[in-house]
Amino acid sequence: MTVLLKLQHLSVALQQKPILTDVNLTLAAGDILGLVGPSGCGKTTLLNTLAGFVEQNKGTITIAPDMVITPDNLIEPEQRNIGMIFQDYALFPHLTVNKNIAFGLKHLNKAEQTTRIDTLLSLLKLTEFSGRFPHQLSGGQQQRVAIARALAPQPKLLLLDEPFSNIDARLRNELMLELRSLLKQLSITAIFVTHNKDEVFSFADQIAVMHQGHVLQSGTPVDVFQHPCSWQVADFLQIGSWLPVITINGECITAIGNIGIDLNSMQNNGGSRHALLLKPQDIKIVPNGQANVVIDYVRITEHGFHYLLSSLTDDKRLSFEHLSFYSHLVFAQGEKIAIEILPHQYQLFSQ
Ligand SMILES: Nc1ncnc2c1ncn2[C@@H]1O[C@H](COP(=O)(O)OP(=O)(O)OP(=O)(O)O)[C@@H](O)[C@H]1O
Repeated sequence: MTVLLKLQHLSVALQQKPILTDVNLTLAAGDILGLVGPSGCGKTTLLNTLAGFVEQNKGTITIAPDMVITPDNLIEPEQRNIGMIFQDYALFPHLTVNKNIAFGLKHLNKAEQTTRIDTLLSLLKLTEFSGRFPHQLSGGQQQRVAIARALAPQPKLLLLDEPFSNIDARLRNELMLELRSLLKQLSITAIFVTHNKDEVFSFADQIAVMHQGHVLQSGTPVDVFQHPCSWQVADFLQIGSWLPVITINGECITAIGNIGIDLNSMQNNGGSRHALLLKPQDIKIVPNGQANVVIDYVRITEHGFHYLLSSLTDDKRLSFEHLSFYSHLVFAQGEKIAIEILPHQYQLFSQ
């Protein structure tokens, strides 16, 4: 693996307030990193720090082969060879599509500019719009122009701040897949910020989950999905539902039965409440069993009926709601049923 970007102990404070603390990340050349986390956790600040719009207070940014950026050696944004696509596209309204794309190509001669622009127009299916102004384009077309403009100077690293947030869901999926194959075709390394967990699972080779200025976990989407390191990560990515657990005499008790868990396997965050992460496939209906949940919500999906269940227990320590479950059996809202937890690789977290 060739490393393109390495962040070591990167910290940023704005107006004396720590915004990023000890961020460590490594990104291989050609990989796409999805940066996710709750609002205000520092995702945009991290992109702005990489691009050089915000100064780092501590730590090192290394961009292959030999650019080392430290607080004592800050490098101007235009010398970093990093492209950025903003949420609002930030196109120049008075310039045509052609001229918007040509903006970062002043160092090339006219013939080279034309070749590069024509290639991008064709790759992004914009050729017929080259003479139009931004206000004469749809949102999706404007987004494509923003992508073409950012790619034109052939940046080493492309940063995308919620690139699809202003686009309707259907077009967003199409654009996302198109952009992914374009980045792969051009072997461009990219980091994109999103709030959307589906987007990150389908677009990214690597993901990093942030919380309050820290990176809580990074890895491949599959690794993080299968082995979230804390309840914040699992909760933010909505990897499953939470089932409260109490332990009495070494036994783990829940509102839908007891479970045999080795407590040493628990991810301990020092919290006092414990919860089991349950995926829909970890739950089974018990025909004619003693009802222990009630159906709160029913939705028809391509995977069968999607139910949200809440507990029937009076014990507040064990009660839950919104337990997600899929079945081909038909139940009505308000109906009480019996379920049990199937043996699986239990993931118990403290909150
Ligand atoms: N120029 C600034 N001066 C002081 N504080 C700032 C500045 N810019 C951002 N912040 C603060 O830094 C924190 C992180 O902001 P940032 O925009 O990086 O978060 P984010 O994760 O991108 O949020 P969102 O998902 O809502 O866009 C927030 O608490 C924000 O108020």
